[in-house]
Amino acid sequence: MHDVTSPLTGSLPVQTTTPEEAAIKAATLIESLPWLQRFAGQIVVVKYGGNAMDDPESLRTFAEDMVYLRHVGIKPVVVHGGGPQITAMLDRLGIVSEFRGGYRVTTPETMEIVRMVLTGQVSRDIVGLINEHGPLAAAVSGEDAGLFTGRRRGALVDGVEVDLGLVGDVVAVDPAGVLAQVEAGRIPVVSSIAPDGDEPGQSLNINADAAAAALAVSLGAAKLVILTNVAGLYSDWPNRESLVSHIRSAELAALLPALDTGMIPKMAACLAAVQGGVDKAAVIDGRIPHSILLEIFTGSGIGTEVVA
Ligand SMILES: NC(=[NH2+])NCCC[C@H](N)C(=O)O
Repeated sequence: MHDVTSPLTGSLPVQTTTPEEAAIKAATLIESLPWLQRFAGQIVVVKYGGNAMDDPESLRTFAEDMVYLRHVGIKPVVVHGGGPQITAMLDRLGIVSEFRGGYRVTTPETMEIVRMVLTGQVSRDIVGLINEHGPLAAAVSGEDAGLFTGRRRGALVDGVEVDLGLVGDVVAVDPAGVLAQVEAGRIPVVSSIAPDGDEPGQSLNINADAAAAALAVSLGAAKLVILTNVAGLYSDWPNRESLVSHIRSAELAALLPALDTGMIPKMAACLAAVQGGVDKAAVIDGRIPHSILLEIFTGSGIGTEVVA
């Protein structure tokens, strides 16, 4: 029973939350309870894309989200690519790339830049922003401690295999080094490059979506989340009116060949993760601030989720 004329009034901050706002906030917070329970102590692998991270502000909110996950007892592992950053550096250095069937050919000279940008720039930026919140993140290259083993692979262009140079797939994962970081309470930030298993001393540029899926499988992750610059999978592409919320792996497998080409690697990675034993995989819009929190801590999530 406070008297409005009490001498305290006016000198203290006033509570401005309305009952309506309070109800919405309370509902949002309590909606997270089953997901906090489900994912506590579990590994969640998050693929952060080159396109989603063009904007420095989105990189900052992404870093906050990783710190958030870690502080609620989830064990996040970040895997990143860096296509746009690599292109920007090649341009800056005046290195002209050859394209075959729309894909850049990775020459030894380009591979030097790929490795430099991924491990020396993109990875450092993510680690730095996370570590503004405490000594949490540690960079790991796919070349460190035998994490990834790659094998060269060309691309199919109109049914013909074309050679793209030093580009490949992950064919083996040794998660011991990453697990040690996770168990030490750290957030590993993994660069998507791999030593070529067939040619000692050679590194390969590998697809970060596929690498994240392979890592999620080998870590026994509870969920793989791929952040990208689309909202998810549309059932009516290119109209984009019906965003699929939830799809089973068998349905996705049947749909996959008909998808928009940009979406195929993302959805194929989700499928590979789920088929490899990861419970859930999702593609979400990295441009929406804190989309990963919305995906993990709300019932309907925000993007497209794939389950077995
Ligand atoms: N896109 C969706 N339908 N997501 C549902 C997410 C459910 C829950 N928050 C989870 O991460 O498992």
